[in-house]
Amino acid sequence: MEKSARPRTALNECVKVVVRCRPLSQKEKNEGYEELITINIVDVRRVTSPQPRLSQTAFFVDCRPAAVMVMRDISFYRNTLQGTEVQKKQPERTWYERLSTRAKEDKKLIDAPLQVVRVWPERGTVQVYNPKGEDKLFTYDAAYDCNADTQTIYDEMVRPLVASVLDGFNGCVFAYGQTGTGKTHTMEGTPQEEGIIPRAFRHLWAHIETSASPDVTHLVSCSYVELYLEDVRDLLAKDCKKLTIRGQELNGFYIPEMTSVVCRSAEEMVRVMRAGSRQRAAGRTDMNEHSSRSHAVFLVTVETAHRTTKRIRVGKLNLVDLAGSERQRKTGASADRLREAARINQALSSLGNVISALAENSPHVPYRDSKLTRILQDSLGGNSKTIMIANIGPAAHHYDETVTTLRYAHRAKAIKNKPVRNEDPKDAKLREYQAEIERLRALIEQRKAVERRKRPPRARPVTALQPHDPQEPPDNAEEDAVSVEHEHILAESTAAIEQEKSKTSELERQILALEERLVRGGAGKDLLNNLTRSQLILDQRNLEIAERKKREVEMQQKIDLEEETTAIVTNTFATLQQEVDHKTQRSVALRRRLPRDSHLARPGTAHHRLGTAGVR
Ligand SMILES: Nc1ncnc2c1ncn2[C@@H]1O[C@H](COP(=O)(O)OP(=O)(O)OP(=O)(O)O)[C@@H](O)[C@H]1O
Repeated sequence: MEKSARPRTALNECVKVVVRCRPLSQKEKNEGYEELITINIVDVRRVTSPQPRLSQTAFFVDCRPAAVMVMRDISFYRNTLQGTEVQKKQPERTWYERLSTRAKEDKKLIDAPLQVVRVWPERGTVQVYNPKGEDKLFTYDAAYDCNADTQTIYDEMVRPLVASVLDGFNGCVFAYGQTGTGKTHTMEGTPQEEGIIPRAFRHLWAHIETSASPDVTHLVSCSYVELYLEDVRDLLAKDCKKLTIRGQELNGFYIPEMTSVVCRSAEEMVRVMRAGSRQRAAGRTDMNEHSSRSHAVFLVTVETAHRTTKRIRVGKLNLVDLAGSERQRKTGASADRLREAARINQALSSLGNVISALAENSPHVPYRDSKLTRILQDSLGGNSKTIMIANIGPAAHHYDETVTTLRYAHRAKAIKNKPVRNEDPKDAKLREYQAEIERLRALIEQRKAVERRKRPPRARPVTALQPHDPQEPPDNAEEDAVSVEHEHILAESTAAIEQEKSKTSELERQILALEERLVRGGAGKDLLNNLTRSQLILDQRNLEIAERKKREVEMQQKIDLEEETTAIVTNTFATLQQEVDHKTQRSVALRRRLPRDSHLARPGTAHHRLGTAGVR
């Protein structure tokens, strides 16, 4: 298990940024984008087209073996070219080849031997072909190509963050990117591949169930809200009621009426997540069959109490699936979708401004510009360990959006957070529960004492057992009167005792209900079956592999940086050397032009200085 002896206060910690490039979708393949990342591009030429507008802007790439690709807005070229150059029903490749022939006729060669989007996982680098100039290179904490699965991303990046949350830190994972690039796929997952959110649940519970000490008590609760059209909605409430953010607390954002569900297993949390996701606003667009129309935040709170130290640690994990930025032209949006898109883009633009302000160390960070940035305030520049997952697609059609996402992601790397372990916060629910349990126990004790006091006096010896002659006048009438009174008292006190007993058992039920919410460490230890044990061993191995890989990427980045620095120094040196050589040559030439015996050119003389001044 991941135990930590880290200090309470972590040093400034930068936001970790990860890029994930999804594979081409079937739709993109059908539209002919496939080759954009799979074939080897050798050069780029300018096309001369019958359409003047096209001949000015169209760059395309001559590829081996024969295909040619237009790098910029592919649909625009296709639409334009299909009508003019080739017959409509000819296969895609034909017009590529036609262009290729034209390109070969063109003598102007623009040197750009690159692919469109290329991910270098071993370097954490993403390379994007730039049709207008030099290709763009972005380096991140990690970069994943279309072959990477969510398990790898979880093990390499998210697992350590969730371990920190279990240790009392705040953590945030948020997916950012253009619509249809795989944010929900990465965060929630699909029936075929579990996403980061359910993986975090399993990780969390594996830790709780196997944590060694039964002296440790845990309380896990979750909430799920979405930001739809600038309204915060409770996805766990029946009617998705609107909520108000009541200002920023020290310990993350604060929404007082938000539903909080206490969970006792990973499965329960997955059920809660699914129920909430069903309520989330979604719709169809041309870019995504099932597009999220809201920003969603799943908040997990893990409270841990230690019986011996009497300390409570509270870790909060925000799992955020943002809605994607989108262009109206590409999404083919209806009126409703447009209204949603406008709000989505507005909130994302505020997020972009916050990222820029933080990256530039600006004195004012515009958190209050949108509810999204208020919710993410703590995760960006605050008390949290944060991972940003920037999702991109490989198709050239989305070149501009891809570069924008990569730029923001790159900027986010500069954001520094100050994570502090949350120890004994005032609002810990676990403390409230423990205090309530103590109070109820004390009440039960009091009631038991009252019960003992109310216990009826001992019954007097039963004289009624002796046969009594009804003919004889009662000689002990006074005694009988006392007995009736005694029975009456007895009945009354029995009723009172029953009442007390039912109140006591009600209190005991309340205690049980409260205790049921709490989970003791090691509770599931004996129940661990072989499968779970093997899973834990596998998780541990994956973690070790992930750490090794991370070290290798860091090492490679360091080598790249050193090589880059060496190259810059060498280039600068070569340029300086060239300058010196040039100046020397000019100086020699100048000297040659002077009369050989002229004393004016002797070094150190005023004439010499005058003579060389022009050389400088
Ligand atoms: N890494 C991946 N591997 C395979 N398929 C993927 C991957 N990423 C995304 N997809 C597929 O791409 C489609 C769009 O993904 P998803 O809905 O997650 O995008 P999104 O970024 O959440 O979009 P939006 O912002 O519109 O909600 C889905 O069909 C999804 O299964």
